[in-house]
Amino acid sequence: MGSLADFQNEIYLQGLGDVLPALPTDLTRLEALAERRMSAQAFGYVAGSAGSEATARANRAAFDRWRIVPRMLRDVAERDLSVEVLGTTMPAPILLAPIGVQSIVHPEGELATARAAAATGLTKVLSTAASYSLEDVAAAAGDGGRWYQLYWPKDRELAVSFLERAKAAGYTALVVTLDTFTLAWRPRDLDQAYLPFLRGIGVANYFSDPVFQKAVGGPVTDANRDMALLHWVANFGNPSLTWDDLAFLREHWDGPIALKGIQHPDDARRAVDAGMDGVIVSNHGGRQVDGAVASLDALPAVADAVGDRATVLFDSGVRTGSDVLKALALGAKAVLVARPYAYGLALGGEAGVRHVLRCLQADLELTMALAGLTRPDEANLDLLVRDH
Ligand SMILES: Cc1cc2nc3c(=O)[nH]c(=O)nc-3n(C[C@H](O)[C@H](O)[C@H](O)COP(=O)(O)O)c2cc1C
Ligand SMILES: O=C(O)C(=O)c1ccccc1
Repeated sequence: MGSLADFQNEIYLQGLGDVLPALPTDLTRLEALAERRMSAQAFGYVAGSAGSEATARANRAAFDRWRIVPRMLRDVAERDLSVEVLGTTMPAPILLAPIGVQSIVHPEGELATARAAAATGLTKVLSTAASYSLEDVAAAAGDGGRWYQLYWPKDRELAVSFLERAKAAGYTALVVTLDTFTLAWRPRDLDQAYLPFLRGIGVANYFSDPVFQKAVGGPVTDANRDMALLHWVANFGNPSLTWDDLAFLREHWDGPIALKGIQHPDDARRAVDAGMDGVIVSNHGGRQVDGAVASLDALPAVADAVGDRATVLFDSGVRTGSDVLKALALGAKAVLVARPYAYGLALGGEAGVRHVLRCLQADLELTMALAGLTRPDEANLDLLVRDH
């Protein structure tokens, strides 16, 4: 039976023919390499975080405070990392987090990412702010799970149109991002006066939408383009939303819904009470509230508050197999990873993303087996000690 760790043997065997991996296998090294390949604006947009970037640093530091205590002699010959999350079966507890505007990273953007995800069977979450329409991305890669991430626009009719289109294109679960109704104070972007949308990147789902087109007087052409972009800016997010509004989503989406950006256990309880199927513990990779709690530090209390009433997922700062394992042990059913695959995309397009996903899966399987685990659901607090 093939295992995710076969990638390790594949790399060593290729070495016999003097072939080395095209990209580093330590995913923390990709950022520095990508910086040399990307435009300063695109790199700043992807790598940057909010304010002093204290949250982004805290996300990484939190992983280092937890240490794995490996267990021996447990027969870990047969490993099965597959999990079912919100109705989707995946080969490992790893999803591709939604990343908008991927064409600033690579011309094939989300199409390349979708193909790479399909090659591994991992589930990808497509952003409303994608640079290709959700229909085009669905057509690029049918295999593997496909979820849709909603940026809930002010215009409710437009929100419903997005949901109907996502359903029709085969997206099975809905991720609703709550922490980004507006972009935070992001000095790297501000210093370069760079916002992709104003340059027409990341608006494909809007410009192709019949409800959006109706609002701007027809299909977007050179004649109404500036107006369409202003309409986008005015509509992108809705700061007035409250918990009561979730009933509207529940009414218009009959599949599973997960709320992304949850950090407080009381918010997690409210999500469950509102009939949500999952929460994603996330601080948006440190890109929204500077000086916020590390996402990993918020995870245990949220997992505790939710219990088995809903699914708890995690993101922000995942870079290695041991990071994934720590998040599982602290209560996540699966994790989402973002920047590492964006750097893979920058460095090698579809193949670069595939490399990142294979490395992370193999690293996770090997780390789990060597720590004495054969299945993701065996990870719990017994596996960890607090370092400092
Ligand atoms: C360039 C970039 C674009 C992003 N776009 C979106 C998006 O469109 N929707 C969303 O919900 N999250 C978005 N995120 C946040 C990620 O989904 C994720 O929560 C976060 O980046 C995870 O942290 P990590 O980058 O440390 O893995 C974006 C992140 C980056 C870096
Ligand atoms: O940059 C981001 O973090 C993000 O979430 C976003 C928001 C709007 C459009 C594209 C990406």
